[in-house]
Amino acid sequence: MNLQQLFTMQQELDDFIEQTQNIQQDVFQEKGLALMVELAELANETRCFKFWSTKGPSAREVILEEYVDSIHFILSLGLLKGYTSIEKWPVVEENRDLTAIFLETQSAILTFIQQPTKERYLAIWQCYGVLAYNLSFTFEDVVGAYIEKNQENYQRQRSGY
Ligand SMILES: O=c1ccn([C@H]2C[C@H](O)[C@@H](COP(=O)(O)OP(=O)(O)OP(=O)(O)O)O2)c(=O)[nH]1
Repeated sequence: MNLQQLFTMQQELDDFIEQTQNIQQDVFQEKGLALMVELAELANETRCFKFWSTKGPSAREVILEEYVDSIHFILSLGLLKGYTSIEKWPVVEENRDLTAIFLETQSAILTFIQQPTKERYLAIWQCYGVLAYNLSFTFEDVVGAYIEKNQENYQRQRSGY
């Protein structure tokens, strides 16, 4: 499995959702906001910024599922803009403070929504590469969880979710 295959799976899921929900309008802004929300949900599960609490992070699989919700929307945004010629998963082996990466990623997403250039799109992937490394997720982990959630998304649509 490579990134190109993930783009293909995402295109099929997006088409299915658009047909099921009868979507006619441009949903770029909605998907952009969805990505920002998913990023916040991911940060929330890591609890990295909760200096006021001694409770630890959620289980690894919970964090991974939140992570791949973001991956769905990143792929989807790339498909909307035609930025799909990315060959390699961004392996960024940089030890960083999670809170700092989350803030940087949030800024990268917002910057892209405001002016969706390919350079800005690639900057989001870079941020998610740094996030994956610091959350100890390999590309194989991400692909496995992506496939699982992709299938669940079909189920949810079929069950009238
Ligand atoms: O055009 C779309 C719209 C949605 N999704 C996927 C991405 C993500 O995996 C899921 C939406 O996130 P989630 O499962 O958190 O949905 P929710 O409606 O926020 O769920 P909940 O009410 O359980 O929080 O749907 C797509 O792939 N393409």
